Amino acid sequence: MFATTCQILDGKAKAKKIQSALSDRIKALQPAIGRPPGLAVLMVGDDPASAVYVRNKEKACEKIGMASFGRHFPGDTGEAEIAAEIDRLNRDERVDGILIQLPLPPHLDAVRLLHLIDPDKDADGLHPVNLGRLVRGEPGLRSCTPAGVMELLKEYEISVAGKQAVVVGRSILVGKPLALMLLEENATVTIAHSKTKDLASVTKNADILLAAVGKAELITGEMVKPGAVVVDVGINRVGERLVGDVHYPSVFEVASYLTPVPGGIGPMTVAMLLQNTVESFERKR
Ligand SMILES: NC(=O)C1=CN([C@@H]2O[C@H](COP(=O)(O)OP(=O)(O)OC[C@H]3O[C@@H](n4cnc5c(N)ncnc54)[C@H](OP(=O)(O)O)[C@@H]3O)[C@@H](O)[C@H]2O)C=CC1
Ligand SMILES: Nc1nc(=O)c2c([nH]1)NC[C@@H]1CN(c3ccc(C(=O)N[C@@H](CCC(=O)O)C(=O)O)cc3)C=[N+]21
Repeated sequence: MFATTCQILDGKAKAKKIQSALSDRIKALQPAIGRPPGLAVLMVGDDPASAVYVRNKEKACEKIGMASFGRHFPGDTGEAEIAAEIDRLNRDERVDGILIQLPLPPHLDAVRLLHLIDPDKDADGLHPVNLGRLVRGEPGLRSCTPAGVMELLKEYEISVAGKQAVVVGRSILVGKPLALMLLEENATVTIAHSKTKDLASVTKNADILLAAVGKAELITGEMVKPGAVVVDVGINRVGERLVGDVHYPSVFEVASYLTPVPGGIGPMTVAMLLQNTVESFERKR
């Protein structure tokens, strides 16, 4: 039988290490460039997961010596106004990274707006040019959450090569780029989604199970193969609590590794966003 102790993948600790290395890189480069790296965040309306993200990004920027430019628009702002702001930020020399918080209110076309971001300032890696680079395996700005997942697995020396990886969720923000990054590292990848029949029979096959669904505690212990590595990307607000897409107590009993919420992929996402922005800044030298 399988050893039953489950190890926690501590995203918070790894993110701290990354941020302290970034802080050193900024200190070394700032004199040559004459300003700190700058990150601009556009938020429209009030998605709760986005609010958590925005708050943590601002704190982290301040901590490592990065400038942050927050733009919070009311939920009914028209597309032309957002487009004009993106255009301004593209031309603003103090800005190295631009991020549009998703999801956007339904009257806005996220794809059209993402197309407007300068691909070299696309800190979120969601511009079609950067997604295309990912598909082709070329270097480019990579989506922060999937990059954070891969980085955390690496930290714990968890190799995905040859393993069965099951990604639950197929969004452009998380599921699809995550599946591509796992494939790049030679995992055998399955993507499940809302039309998948008998989800448990699919997840049971996973050596590495990654949940990016947005449904609180959807993945329970019975859906997990004993000894599997389980990565919980979900950030759901239930009352005052943040919970993931994984039912932590039951999965903890069967998994070999598990990411907590909070303290798992959330902080890694913030760290990768800062890293992408610092790399754009460094390229200006
Ligand atoms: N930790 C972090 O840093 C981040 C966390 N998040 C969180 O991750 C979660 C997912 O985010 P995101 O990808 O943007 O969400 P989306 O809503 O864009 O996508 C959700 C995906 O899950 C699928 N899905 C929905 N219900 C089920 C179900 N019952 N069974 C199987 N699949 C299902 C959907 O399928 P279909 O395509 O068929 O509709 C869709 O592909 C959210 O909780 C979000 O807050 C997001 C980004 C970063
Ligand atoms: N274009 C875009 N890119 C995103 O990456 C994106 C987005 N839109 N929209 C919203 C989701 C959500 N998201 C989070 C990132 C970090 C935490 C985070 O820092 N979480 C802490 C929370 C700690 C706390 O404050 O309680 C943790 O999990 O430990 C949360 C949520 C990024 N998203």
